[in-house]
Amino acid sequence: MDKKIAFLGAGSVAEAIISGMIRSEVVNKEQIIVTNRSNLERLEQMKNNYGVQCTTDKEEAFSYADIVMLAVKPNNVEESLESIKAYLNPNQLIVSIIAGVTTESIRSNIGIDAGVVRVMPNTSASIGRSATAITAGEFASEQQVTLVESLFQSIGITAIVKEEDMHIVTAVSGSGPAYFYYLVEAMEKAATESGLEKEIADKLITQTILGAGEMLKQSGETAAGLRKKITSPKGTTEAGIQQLEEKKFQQIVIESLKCARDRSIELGKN
Ligand SMILES: NC(=O)C1=CN([C@@H]2O[C@H](COP(=O)(O)OP(=O)(O)OC[C@H]3O[C@@H](n4cnc5c(N)ncnc54)[C@H](O)[C@@H]3O)[C@@H](O)[C@H]2O)C=CC1
Ligand SMILES: O=C(O)[C@@H]1CCC=N1
Repeated sequence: MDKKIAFLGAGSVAEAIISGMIRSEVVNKEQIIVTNRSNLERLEQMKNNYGVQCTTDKEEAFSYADIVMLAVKPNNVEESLESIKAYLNPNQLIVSIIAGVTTESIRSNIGIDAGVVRVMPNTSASIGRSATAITAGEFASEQQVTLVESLFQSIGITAIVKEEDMHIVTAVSGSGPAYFYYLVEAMEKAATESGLEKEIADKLITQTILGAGEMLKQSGETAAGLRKKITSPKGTTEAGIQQLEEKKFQQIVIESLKCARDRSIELGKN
């Protein structure tokens, strides 16, 4: 892809996307320019780690970009868009990774009818395993959406969704990896508190979660079906599941994801 991509924001998600895209060779490092507000040390780190261009000069970064990637926190949207809008033009494609914030809100903040495409990837982008949801704003062309799909397919799988579904998508697959990590932390505690060496526990748990994920993908069976196959009557799994049911584990997970969804709605309103 021969497009120039300028990143507004050099945080963890920008880094995951940049490292994934360079790794997949969908773009090369010379095509990427990264900016942040003022953290020169962070820009230096990005330059050293990935060979991308870095600057705090917004004009230099955004005037010549074909694709503008917005990777700032939701509460920095207004001030950061204000700092670049003078350098944007309607032919550029604006891709927003920002949770909660609508394509229309971005378009009205930049004040031009550029195509805005909103995406919700996750940090597994850095190893080419993101699950990215994509939605098109009013002025985004089909061609622009296809371009965004192919960019993000280079760092994992993509799905096109309706804009109103972006809130629940953010809870499920944007924040999702964090919930799995949280579960793994608890499994590690159970293992080490029962005397297992941490290194062995980590190795077994990581492979268990990977294997379960691959089973979900490859077996053609439902999660419930796969679970039932492991749950022998009066066996160990049943004892564990009984405790999860008593403590209303599924209800807790459902409510937690709804809290994340509602927070995304709130971030958009603010
Ligand atoms: N962390 C994650 O797993 C995911 C995050 N997101 C979204 O990505 C966005 C960024 O998240 P993180 O990378 O985690 O945040 P972060 O806090 O690590 O990075 C934010 C970046 O924005 C920069 N920034 C702030 N104000 C600026 C300004 N005025 N001009 C230029 N740069 C400015 C900061 O210097 C920093 O480099 C958020 O909107 C978040 O909702 C989306 C998917 C996954
Ligand atoms: O926690 C957040 O707000 C961002 C959005 C999805 C993942 N991290």
